[in-house]
Amino acid sequence: MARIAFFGPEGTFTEQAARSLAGGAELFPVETISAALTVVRKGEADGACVPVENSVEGPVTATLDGLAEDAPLVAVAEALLPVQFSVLSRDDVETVRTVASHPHALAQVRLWLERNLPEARPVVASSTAAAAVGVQRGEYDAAVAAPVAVEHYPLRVLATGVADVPDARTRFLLLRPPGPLPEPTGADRTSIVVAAANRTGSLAELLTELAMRGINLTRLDARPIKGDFGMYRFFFDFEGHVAEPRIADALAALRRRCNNVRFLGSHPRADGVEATVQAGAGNDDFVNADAWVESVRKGELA
Ligand SMILES: O=C(O)C(=O)C[C@]1(C(=O)O)C=C[C@@H](O)C=C1
Repeated sequence: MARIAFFGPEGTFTEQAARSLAGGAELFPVETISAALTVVRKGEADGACVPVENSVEGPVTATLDGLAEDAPLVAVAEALLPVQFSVLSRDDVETVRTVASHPHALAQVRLWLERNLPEARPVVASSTAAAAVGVQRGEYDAAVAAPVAVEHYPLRVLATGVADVPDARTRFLLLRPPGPLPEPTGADRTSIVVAAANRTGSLAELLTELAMRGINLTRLDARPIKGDFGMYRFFFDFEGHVAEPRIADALAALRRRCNNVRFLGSHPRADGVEATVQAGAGNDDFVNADAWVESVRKGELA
């Protein structure tokens, strides 16, 4: 049976995402995002489920950095979860002085904490569920956790449905070693990371290759190349699948301009949003244009 590691411990949002993506695989928790990627790279797991971006706090940098470095992994599926938190404490806690959670979770409830627990000092934990474990152990007074956490850690529920921003969401990836890709569906996302050259216009040139082909970007993030101050990698997510001629043409153009492009996967979008395709930039247009050039080469057309 396939084994999938998830960013744990049990009771994280990531576990919920992994359950929706794993398709009957055995799931097991690991303590950090980097450990989840490592067990796949070492062959100790067939895949890993990790968060990648949140609609309030933005990119999950441990995931981005982990995908850019070391042996390549590719995303083969994604899940999108609505994020609302429960605030958990122990029965014996009368006044909450410390409230722990993952940094992304604390960022999503900052206003709520200011209004409802003004005396409490926010403390960073490795995940929302790790914060709940810490409350059980007496390390913190309260945890901002996923609603399912209380099923694993029997704590007192101080509040439910906590979220400063209604409709907050986090997107999660199922990562595997490079191998066969999922079939294109028409509502797909492709991800790459590029170390653009340090010269005027190099990023603009890469973006222009996508724009010229009518390819819609869904995310652009920059992360520093560690140990090389002032140098950045750029993470592009865009609509479409590498199996499509228009996307293959764009990737080839990016690769021509920059030999430091890493493919991070093509997979169906969790929100099912179909790619916008501009007039003259559809797959048939690319195939027909190639066929026309071929005919010209053969002397059949002028
Ligand atoms: O700590 C968790 O429960 C996670 O799965 C991580 C994570 C994140 O990285 O954004 C996932 C969803 C929430 O936005 C808060 C934390």
